[in-house]
Amino acid sequence: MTLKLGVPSKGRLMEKTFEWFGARGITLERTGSEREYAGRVDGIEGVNLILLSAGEIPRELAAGRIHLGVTGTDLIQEKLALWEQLVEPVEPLGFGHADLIIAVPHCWVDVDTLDDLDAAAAAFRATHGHRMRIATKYHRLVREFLQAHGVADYALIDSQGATEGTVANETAEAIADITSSGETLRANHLKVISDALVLQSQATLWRSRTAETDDDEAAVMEKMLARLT
Ligand SMILES: Nc1ncnc2c1ncn2[C@@H]1O[C@H](COP(=O)(O)OP(=O)(O)OP(=O)(O)O)[C@@H](O)[C@H]1O
Ligand SMILES: O=P(O)(O)OC[C@H]1O[C@H](OP(=O)(O)OP(=O)(O)O)[C@H](O)[C@@H]1O
Repeated sequence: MTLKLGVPSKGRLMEKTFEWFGARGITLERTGSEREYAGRVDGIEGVNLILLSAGEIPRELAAGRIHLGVTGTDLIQEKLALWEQLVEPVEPLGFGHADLIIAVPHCWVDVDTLDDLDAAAAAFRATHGHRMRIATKYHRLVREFLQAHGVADYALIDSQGATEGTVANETAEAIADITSSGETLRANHLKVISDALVLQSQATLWRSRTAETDDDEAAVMEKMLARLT
């Protein structure tokens, strides 16, 4: 059988992943029409390229349906409970750097730290009769972080995209999302809580701990890792 390599199917993450492998003599490319998610690997025998949503790569690695996969640390840690038992980081790729942070409206002049946020959350509940809402797609990571830092008076609202817009749209009072240049936060009049860095993420090559590997695949894996690490 062939070794299965899962990489993001579109956008900057796909392009940079292709460049990273290319620089190590392994050419990845999309084949077929622009909309067809099929791919080819040149420069090494016995590897099958699987193009997937970055958000699905953690699950495919954990289920052992792919042997190797590229995705961000944030998505691995959010999507997989006990991720260390399911996947092993092989190599950080040096791109896709993003910080998972918590941000509040710029006009909340008294709220700069987690202690301030905790106080604001209690005051918010007393005034409005419901909990301060934090919009995010990183439910597990944010819940664990706030629990560890003693903030309890909040409700998580699910937001799978355009999260920074939820505050202006009045569906949340705060957000937890990744930021890179900070432009999206600025454009949406939000500021970062200074001590609320939940996670620093970057694109990383992961190896499944659960995927079954026959002798041929094991030999290809050894060759791949020698080239990539
Ligand atoms: N602005 C950014 N700068 C750097 N890295 C980013 C940025 N936005 C997202 N990422 C990283 O890219 C990875 C994929 O992010 P995301 O889930 O938003 O991708 P997507 O393009 O929406 O993919 P899909 O919808 O197919 O799952 C994540 O690990 C994330 O940390
Ligand atoms: O700090 P910046 O450089 O502005 O980047 C941060 C933005 O990038 C990501 O969004 P993406 O473009 O992936 O869209 P999304 O809102 O659909 O997740 C992320 O969710 C932030 O919104």
